[in-house]
This record gives sequence, C-alpha cells and structure tokens, in this order.
Amino acid sequence: MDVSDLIDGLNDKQREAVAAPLQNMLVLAGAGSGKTRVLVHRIAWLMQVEHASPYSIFAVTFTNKAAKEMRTRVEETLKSPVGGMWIGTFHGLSHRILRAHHREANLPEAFQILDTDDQVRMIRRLLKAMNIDEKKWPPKQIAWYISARKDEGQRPKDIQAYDVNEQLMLRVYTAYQEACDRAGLVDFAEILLRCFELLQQQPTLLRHYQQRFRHMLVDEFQDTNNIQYRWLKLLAGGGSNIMIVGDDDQSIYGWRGAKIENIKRFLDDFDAETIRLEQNYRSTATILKASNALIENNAERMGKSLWTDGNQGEPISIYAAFNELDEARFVVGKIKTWLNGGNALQDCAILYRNNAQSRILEEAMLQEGLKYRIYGGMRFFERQEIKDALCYLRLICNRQDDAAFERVINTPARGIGDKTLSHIRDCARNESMPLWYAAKAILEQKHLAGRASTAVTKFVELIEHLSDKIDELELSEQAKQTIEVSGLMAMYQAEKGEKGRARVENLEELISACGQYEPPIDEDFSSPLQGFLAYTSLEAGEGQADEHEDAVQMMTLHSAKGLEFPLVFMVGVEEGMFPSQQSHEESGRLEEERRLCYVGMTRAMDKLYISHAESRRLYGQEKHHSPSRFLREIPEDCVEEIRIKTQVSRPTSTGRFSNTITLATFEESGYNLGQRVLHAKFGAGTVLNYEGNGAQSRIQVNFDDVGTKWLVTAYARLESI
Ligand SMILES: Nc1ncnc2c1ncn2[C@@H]1O[C@H](COP(=O)(O)OP(=O)(O)OP(=O)(O)O)[C@@H](O)[C@H]1O
Ligand SMILES: [Mg+2]
Repeated sequence: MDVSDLIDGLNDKQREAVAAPLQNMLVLAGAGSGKTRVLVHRIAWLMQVEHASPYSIFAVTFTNKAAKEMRTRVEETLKSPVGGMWIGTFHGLSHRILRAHHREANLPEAFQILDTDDQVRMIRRLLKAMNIDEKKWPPKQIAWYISARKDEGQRPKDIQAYDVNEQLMLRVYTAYQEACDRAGLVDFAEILLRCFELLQQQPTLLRHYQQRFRHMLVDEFQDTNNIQYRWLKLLAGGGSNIMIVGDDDQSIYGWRGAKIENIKRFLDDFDAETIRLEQNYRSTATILKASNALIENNAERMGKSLWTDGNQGEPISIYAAFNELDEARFVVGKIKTWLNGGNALQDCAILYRNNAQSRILEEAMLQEGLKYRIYGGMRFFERQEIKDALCYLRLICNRQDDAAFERVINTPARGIGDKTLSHIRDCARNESMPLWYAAKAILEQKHLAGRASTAVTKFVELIEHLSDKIDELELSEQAKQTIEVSGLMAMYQAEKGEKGRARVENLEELISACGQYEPPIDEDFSSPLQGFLAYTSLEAGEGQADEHEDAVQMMTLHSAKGLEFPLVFMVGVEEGMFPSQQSHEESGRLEEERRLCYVGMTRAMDKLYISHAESRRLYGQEKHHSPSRFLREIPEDCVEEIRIKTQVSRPTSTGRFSNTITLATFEESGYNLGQRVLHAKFGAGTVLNYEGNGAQSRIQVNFDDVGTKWLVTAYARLESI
C-alpha cells in the first residue's frame, strides 16, 4: 500500500499531524474539523510508516461504538486486520487490565461490575444497617459523592471531612467500599481507580504496559477527568508518544468531574507540540457561522477559528411550538417529508437535553409508524426482566456477588421474607462474609424457622444445581436453562397483557443475544459466560435492539458528541430546560450549557431545526418557558422563524401515555390558539389550550402578568384584542 493513500484527502494541517515525527502532540480544533479523522490516519501512519505493531498501539475513544468504528476505519485504510490493537473507552480498557491481573488487583477472578442501579440499592441497604434515614440522605446523592471522590482518586483515608455532612457520607463510603470488596464488585468509577492503583503499585506490571504501548492516542480529550488524566500519564510515563485530540469548546462533562484544564496540564506535562485545524468539513457555512457566534459568548476559551468552503446551505429553522405535543408533531411532520424525499431515517437525529423528553417524541413517532432508536436511553440490558436473568447468571458465576443475590433471592417469590433476609444480612455483616455464605451458614446452624429454612434451602439448591448443570452447555443454552429452571420465565408468562408479553420476548431475546455473542479472542475470561456478563455491563448502552433497521436516531445532547447527521432537530431549547435551571445556580455551568448547545448545533451537516415550546408538561407539571437565551445569540441572518397557527393536539387527561393523541376541539371554543385576549381581572394574555365541551369546557391562557391559568370558558368573558 502506498503511503500517499494515508495522507491524500487531508489538508495541510491534518497532514502535518498525521505525518509528524514520533512526539507528543495536541490537536486542538473546533467541531467537524477532522480531529477524529486525523487520529485514525495517524494510527494507520504509525503502522505503515513507523512500522509500529498493532500490539504497541493504545487508543481511547469516548464510546464503545466509536471504538468499533475506529478499528474498522483503520482496517479499511490499511486493508489488513489489526487484531492486537487496544481501542476502547477508558472504562473498557481499564476493565481489560483488571481482568488480566485480578489477583494483583485483589479481586476475585469472577469479579462483577456494579451498575448505577445496583450501586444505589447497595447503598440503601447499608443506610438501613447503619440506621441512617434515607430521606435525609438520598442513596443516589451518596452514590454521586462516592463516584466523585473516586474520580478524584480519593479513597476514604485520603479525605478530610470537616463538616458533619461529609463525615456521614464518608462513613457510608467506607462501609460501601468494604461491602464491594468483600463481594468482589466494582462500580464504574472503581474500575478506573482500581486500575490506576494497580499500575501504580505494581512496578513490573506498569513497566510491561509502558513498554508495550509505545503509541497512545486519545480522542475527545477535553472530557477526561482527574483519574483518567493521571492514569494516562502513568501509562505513558515510560517514554511513549501520546497524541491527544480535543476541543475545549466541547467540554460537556464538567458536572461529572471532567476538567478542561487537563488540556493545559497536558501541554506542561508532556512538552507537546500543538497543531490547530481550522477548516470545517461537516456543516454548511450557515450552521458554522451560527455555532461560532454562539460559542463566542463564552469567556473562558482557548480560542479557535473555523471556516468552510462549503456552501451557504439553508437557514436554521426555529420553530416556536405551543406545547410539547405541538413540537413533537412538528418534528415528526418534517421527518416524514424528509423520508418521502427519498432520504434515510438514520440520517436524521433528534437531540434533547434530558432523557425524559424522549417519551413524547417517541409517542408521536409510534403514531406515525416511524422507526426510531434511542441511543443510550433505557437499554435492553437494563430492563427489569433482563437484569433478573443476568443476576441469576452472575450469582452462578460468582457466589460473592451480593447485589445479584439480593435481586434474585425472592424473585420469583419463593416465600423468603424481609425477616429472613435481614437475618442473612446481619449474619453476613457480623461475620464479614458474602450473603450467599451467610445464608448457608444460617441453614447449617438451623437458625431459621421451618418454612423459611425450606425456602432458603431450595434457593441454595437451585443455584448449585444450575451451576452444576449448565457448566458444560453452550452459552445460549445456559441462559435458557437458567431462565426456565429459576422460574423467571413462568413468572413473566403469568404476567398479563402487553407488558408481560414484552418481558417474555425480552427474555427470549436475551437467549438469542447469548447465542450471537462471541467472546473476544484476545481477552482473558475464565468462561464465555464471564465474558458475556462483562459485555452486558460495559456495552449495554450501545448494543441497540435492531441495529440494522433504518431508524431515526434519538439521543441526549451529551451522547451526540463526536457524531454527525445530515438533518438534526434540537428540541426543548427553552430557558429553564436548556440552559437548565440548575445552571443558573452554579458558576461555570452556564458556559458548559452553551458548549453543549455548540456540540448539538455542530452535529448538523445540512439542515438544523431548533424548537422551543411555550408550555410544556414534564415530570407531571405544566411549565411555561421563554425561548432560550442561546437562540438570541445566533445571528439573525442565519435563522428563519416558523410559527404555524393551527389547532393543537393534547391527549385526554386519562390517555396521556396512550398512543392516541386526541385533537382538542378548539374550533368549538370560539378562540384560536395563540390568540391575544383580555380578561377583566388578569389582564392581557395568550390562548394556549382548550379542553372539554360546551359548559364543561375550559380554556388555558398565559397571562402576561399573572402567568398561566385554566378558566371555565363560559365564565371567562375573554375579549379578543
Ligand atoms: N480533509 C478532509 N476532506 C474531506 N472531508 C473531511 C476532511 N477531514 C474531515 N472530513 C470529514 O469531515 C467530517 C468531520 O470530521 P471528524 O468527525 O473527524 O471531525 P471532528 O473534528 O472529530 O469533529 P468533532 O469535534 O465533532 O468530534 C467527517 O465527515 C470527515 O470525514
Ligand atoms: Mg471527533
């Protein structure tokens, strides 16, 4: 293969980065300037020109999906497989190191990953045992505290807690850590920290990896947190070359501990060369101009300029919806037009600030029969029935897994009540042993009453029987047997209605997922089941149900990072939603929200729609918002405003979450949506909504001075103005 193939199709600056001598480098550039492309070409260049073995390359991406794509792109460029190369997320790669050296890391061979749900459950249990009121100390908040400390590399012993609040959280952190260690469980933050400590404490191991990974590359560097940075520094400390690419304007995980300052820290620590890319290849000139203008409102920037020689393109359309249903209908209408124009659904993305916003859009999409895929939302492996089944498998693999034990001991119900459970928990705590062994000990000591004792014996026998029986079977057969023999399948089959049916289908889907699973050849798992369980924890978010179907891509703004789509909708761009309410309260947060807006806008290649709603019902509350300040920061000549005054759709009060959206009979009211009216007491306002018939009917008006009110139409005596 010709070397020119590696740099053809790159601009001068990009070439400079790809073909640079072996050195530390920072590629700092705005969105869509080809940073990721440079990274891929650099890997190919290292192998082709510098004769680097794939084995010596270590690349970090932001998601597993991005890692897969990157591997494919390198293979396409080089026209040969690159099996031994390590590409993955920080978590995935650390996890891999921990697996290979679990003993040195003080972990059982079958250690399991504790997801956020399990983590909260475990903390709740600890709070109870410690007599701490969970209303005052929400487990979620404590989980957050623990992860944040771990992201900073802090163990309980490293923390000086001065006030009582923190002292309490610290006590829980300590107890939590002990419980995790006892059970061989690691949470997400622990994966990174444990791996960092492993490398730090085992010089021989560290040297091994330092000598192996001569070439390190990191995409989306602006979102690394403290422990990730220190981890990289440690690993690169043996004289490896490290190339990081990033954009300070796209740093959007500050709230989770990411530090933009790591970019400057890198320049100091690594004596790196900076290369800036300035040409944008992704978006139309209009989209680029608008996003550049927006981000200029941030004070703290490293400063960049971006230009494009692409065409002007269409203006950005801003739609002022009456409410969230109107907004959803608008978006779906535009998508249908797009589809009818011969375009693919997958080229279109809907981006929102919070996951909860997806519901209403999903409904509208379902109603129109449009396929969609939620990227990183409620995922298959997180569904209740799937987690039940996985917990059985986890317990079969590792009896020390307390979280799994807790979840399945009485699912399906087998007569093991709270009292028996507390008994087991007490024993586990007193004897410092996992719940499983505590249960067995209690049985041996005959401490349980007859019925409870029989029930627990049956459970213990079930797990032991399954574990013996399935050992020799194929993975999918293992799953099948477990789901059936445990009684899960029968339990969900007995559940009536659509939901039960869906759960059974999901369990079946899990069996087929096991059948399709291929353990990675180059990773150290003691069994295919082990490998599968790790896969479900790490990749859950990205393994979409039907990957090959053409579908609209729906995701939060955060998970859109690094991606691009010809057609993009950004919805809910309102004050209080985006920027979020909390961002007003903490310093620096508003700038982070603006960066998030910049990330969203720069995902669009050809056409961008932005919408906001005057009234929105979310989390069960009706709220009124003005358009986001970010909209005012977009130059007028980049924008076209759309406002259609038609009837609004609003589901009946009982049918809110059904698939039928009924049309309110506005015509009957004698008023129009959006019409300006005057009320004798409340003054002037705008008509927003209408429901009911005749004498029962009510009208909703947003009054300029007193806010929104529902009035009985017959008595409101509204005058139109
Ligand atoms: N020299 C080039 N010629 C033509 N197209 C290019 C060139 N460089 C990059 N592109 C294209 O521009 C688009 C954006 O590139 P890429 O995704 O690498 O940008 P990025 O800087 O990583 O963006 P982000 O900051 O959003 O991650 C891609 O479609 C890519 O293929
Ligand atoms: Mg990128």
